[in-house]
Parts: sequence; C-alpha cells; structure tokens
Amino acid sequence: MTADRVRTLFNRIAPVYDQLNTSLSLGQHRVWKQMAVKWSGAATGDHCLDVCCGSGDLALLLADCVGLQGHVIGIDFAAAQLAIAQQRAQARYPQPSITWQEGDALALPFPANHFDAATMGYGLRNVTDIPRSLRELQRVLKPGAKAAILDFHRPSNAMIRTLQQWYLEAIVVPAAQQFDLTDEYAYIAPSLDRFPTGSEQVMLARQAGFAAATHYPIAGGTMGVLVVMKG
Ligand SMILES: C/C(=C\Cc1cc(O)c2ccccc2c1O)CCC[C@H](C)CCC[C@H](C)CCCC(C)C
Ligand SMILES: C[S@@+](CC[C@H](N)C(=O)[O-])C[C@H]1O[C@@H](n2cnc3c(N)ncnc32)[C@H](O)[C@@H]1O
Repeated sequence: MTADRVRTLFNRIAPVYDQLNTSLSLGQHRVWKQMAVKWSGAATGDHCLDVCCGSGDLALLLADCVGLQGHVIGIDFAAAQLAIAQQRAQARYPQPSITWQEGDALALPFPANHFDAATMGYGLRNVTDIPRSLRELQRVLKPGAKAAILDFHRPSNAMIRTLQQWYLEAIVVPAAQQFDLTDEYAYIAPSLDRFPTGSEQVMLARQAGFAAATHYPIAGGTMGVLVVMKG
C-alpha cells in the first residue's frame, strides 16, 4: 500500500477511529498505550515525540508525564487525525503542552539528538519503509534516550493466531461495516502478515543503529512493545 493510500485510509476513519478502538478492544487499547508511554521513560520536564500520533492518545499520555515544564510534539501525515487530536487537547484544562505537526515519519523535521523520549503507537506497521522510520527515530533521540514502539503482530502461538484472525474477520471488519469502512479495517489482517515478528523487530532496530532493543509481547502475544535505546 502506498503512503498516499495509507494517509487516505486514516483520514477516512478519523471520525470513528477512537470509538472503534475502544469498543473493539473493550477499552484495553488505553492500557496498552499507557504501558508504551511508561516504557518510553518519559519524565517531568522532558521534550518528547509521538510519531504517527493519529488522534493523539499517546501524545496526550506523554503530556501527562512531562507536565507543563516539558513539551510533546505529535506528528502525523493525516490532517483529519491531527484535527481530532487538536480538538481533544483543546477540551482539556489546563491545556497540555503539545504541538500537533503534520509531517512524515520517514523524514522527521527535527534536528538530531533532540528528544528525551519517543513513542510510536500502531504506526511502524503502517509506514512504507520500516528501516527508514527506525533510522529517523534513532537520529532524533538524544544519546541514552528511549522509544517505545507499540503495535500488533502475529502471535507465535497457533491457537492465539487463529483467535486473532477470527476476531479480525468476525468482529472487527463487521463492526466497521456500520460506518462503510469495511475495506479500511480489512487492511489490518494483511498488514499483520507483512509485519516483522518481535525478534525481527529487535534485529531491525539494531540495524537502524539502536544500542539496545527489547521486544515485550502483550495482549496474549497479539501485540508487543519494542523498547529501543540510543547509545
Ligand atoms: C488501537 C488499536 C488499533 C489501532 C489501529 C491500527 C491500525 O493499523 C489500523 C488500520 C486500519 C484501520 C484501523 C486501525 C486501527 O484502529 C487496537 C484496538 C483496536 C483493534 C482493532 C482491536 C483488535 C484486537 C486484536 C485483533 C487482538 C485480538 C485479541 C484476541 C481476541 C485474543
Ligand atoms: C493506527 S494509527 C495510530 C495512531 C495513534 N498512534 C494511536 O495509537 O492510536 C496510524 C497512524 O500512522 C500515520 N502514518 C502512517 N504512515 C505515516 C508516515 N509515513 N508519516 C506520518 N504518519 C504516518 C497514519 O496517518 C495514522 O494516523
């Protein structure tokens, strides 16, 4: 799938993206995102980056960590997703210290060695060049800084893999049908088939220049968090 088609897909699903995530994961996606933010090491006063921020879930959680003394930049190339993120942030008091920026994860508009921590939630599987995205993430982190990359993947356990595929086919795609988004949500399954396993992600992270990389399976192995650190 080309970058333009990915952008179009996420612009199209933006109005119902959050509500479907919540209903389809029974609210668990918030827990998985909180885990990723915790593992990023973001702390009070930090300057953090949320890559492929979408409607802003992880950026808003990062902002809670860094407080008003810190700052978070959420970057995404789907304007409709960023508009939702902006609305959600503006509904908060006090206004979180976040900048929403339209941009490409494959060419981050930031200097090298700039961020204290970063997150990427369900974004790495959707970029068109995973090694380049990892190299960009490594470039913009400060030495010693970490990033937590949360995403789905195919579990190694055959029974859980079958259950995951059943859930996607029998629950997720039919649920999207009510919003005429069947094709958009049917994209998830083949995207999982193409996505590297946990150990492959670790190898890709090391090849991208990260000094350390560990993959933590969560949600019964249907997802995972790749925690990387810049040397
Ligand atoms: C926040 C979640 C998914 C984000 C997401 C990621 C994508 O790449 C998409 C692509 C196209 C359309 C939508 C998305 C998208 O929303 C996770 C929660 C929502 C999931 C759709 C729920 C699916 C649950 C998993 C398949 C795990 C099943 C567990 C099994 C029953 C053991
Ligand atoms: C599944 S959403 C994840 C959104 C959010 N991180 C979350 O956890 O809900 C994937 C996001 O990645 C964005 N995306 C995909 N490829 C991108 C790229 N090359 N540059 C910037 N954003 C990209 C899409 O526009 C979409 O908003």
